Amino acid sequence: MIDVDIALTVRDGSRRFDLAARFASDAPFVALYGPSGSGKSLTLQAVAGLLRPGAGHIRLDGRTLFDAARGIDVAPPARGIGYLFQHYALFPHLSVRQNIAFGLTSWRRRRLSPEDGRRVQDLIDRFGLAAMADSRPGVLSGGQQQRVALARALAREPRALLLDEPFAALNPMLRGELRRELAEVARQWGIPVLMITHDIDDVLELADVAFLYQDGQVAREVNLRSGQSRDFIRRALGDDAPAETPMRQRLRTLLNPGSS
Ligand SMILES: Nc1ncnc2c1ncn2[C@@H]1O[C@H](COP(=O)(O)OP(=O)(O)OP(=O)(O)O)[C@@H](O)[C@H]1O
Repeated sequence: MIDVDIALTVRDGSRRFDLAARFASDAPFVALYGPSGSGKSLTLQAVAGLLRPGAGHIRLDGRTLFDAARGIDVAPPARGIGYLFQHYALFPHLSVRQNIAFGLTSWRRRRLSPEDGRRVQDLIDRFGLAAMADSRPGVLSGGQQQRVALARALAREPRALLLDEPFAALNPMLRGELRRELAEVARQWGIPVLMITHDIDDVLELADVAFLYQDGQVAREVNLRSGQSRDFIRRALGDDAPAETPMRQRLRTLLNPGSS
């Protein structure tokens, strides 16, 4: 379903970063996991068409979106990709309904077609947003904002969904619940999902396959459906911190009462 093999260089003054990322998977939910600055966001931007690689190809769902050698570079709106931005990027001056409908209108066609209007209403209902459809995003909780952003990303019926750190903006208490919601949405929609994250719990809870990023390259592929234990997968992904068991937590509190 997804096949990425790209090389690109970005420069900022005297600093340069070389990305040479290569991975392929037909799993429904793919995670790119790795430390900050390892090149995950650059990869996601290249897949969305917001950044042009110097070489390589990007194929999704049997379609070539980019191929440097063949001169193919499909424009972002024609890629059929829904993008959930890290901080959701909702328009503060528009209502929930207008935010969801945003990608369906244009300067030329400002009014929604009756069919698009029905689709927006369907998304509002499915995401439990009916009571706040006329509210502005600023008065919504983090979880509600995430649902609006997801509904907006899905409104154009994309062929794939890209998620950029989908839970980073949320209170940790909410993350578990929203991971379950997101897993359900991905399953219902039946489209491939590519998520970037540096939170290992996102990978453990959601992904079928994870690619470990290091210094602009994919260092390893880890299959999360192989029946291995969570500790094994954590280690495979380079997360060597021991899992927090209730016994460890009690010991830590006893030995260091100031810590939480
Ligand atoms: N537009 C840009 N111009 C110059 N350098 C950039 C640009 N975008 C990213 N970089 C640099 O490229 C490197 C990789 O950035 P990237 O955002 O892909 O990392 P990341 O793995 O997504 O990190 P994080 O998890 O913190 O978002 C970083 O060193 C970053 O400073």
